[in-house]
Amino acid sequence: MNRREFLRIGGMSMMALVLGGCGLSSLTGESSGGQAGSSAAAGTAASSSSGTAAAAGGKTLVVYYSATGRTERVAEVIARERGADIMKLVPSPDYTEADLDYNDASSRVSREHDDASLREKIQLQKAVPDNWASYDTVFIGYPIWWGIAAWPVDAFVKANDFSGKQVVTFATAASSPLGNSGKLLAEMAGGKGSWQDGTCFTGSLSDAKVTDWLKSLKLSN
Ligand SMILES: Cc1cc2nc3c(=O)[nH]c(=O)nc-3n(C[C@H](O)[C@H](O)[C@H](O)COP(=O)(O)O)c2cc1C
Repeated sequence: MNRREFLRIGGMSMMALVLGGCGLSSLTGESSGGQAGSSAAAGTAASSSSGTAAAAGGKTLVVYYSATGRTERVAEVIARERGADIMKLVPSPDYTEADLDYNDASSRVSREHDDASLREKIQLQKAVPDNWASYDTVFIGYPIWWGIAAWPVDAFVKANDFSGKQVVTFATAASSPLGNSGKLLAEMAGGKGSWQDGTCFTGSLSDAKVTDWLKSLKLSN
């Protein structure tokens, strides 16, 4: 989906609706609004102390990028339910509100959308998780930007070797589906790892939506 198409289908108004009050407010224990990022220190995998625990044998890491907090909230539910570690991806430099303004053709996201070479230059404060080898399941979450994964996630995927890991992608968006976003990331991983598309959460969300989706996954652990 290109920028014009996204704007044309009313992505803006849908986002206002989603972010304006019927979004993830029912997810427990979460504050609303603001930049992503209270629970997991920048780029640091933090252990989740509660939850229903990962199935025997498997250690799970939930890695996510979130510009405005929605994907973060989903990631936190996944980590809690799986007893997983969680790591937030933080671009360096991080995006300001002005940077994220896709209505402004000269904003950072608009320029990066129009010129793929700019996306390749994006760096993360930390791209390689601590104890990467210890994880056999990795959830990767991101907002959909113009129909694909928000590009800060690319740098994480390119920086790590997914050999032997099962990978599940998930996203949040105003209205778009997961689309090809997961497949494109799997390609960036050089065909390493066993990737499966998860889902894209749109509209009103709840803990139950996330936990029901988790139950529907066919995971090896
Ligand atoms: C630059 C940009 C592009 C976006 N493109 C889309 C899109 O193509 N389709 C869509 O449904 N939502 C789009 N959105 C909305 C976000 O995907 C949505 O608000 C998401 O839930 C935000 O997640 P976050 O709070 O974790 O950043 C876009 C948002 C931004 C900032």
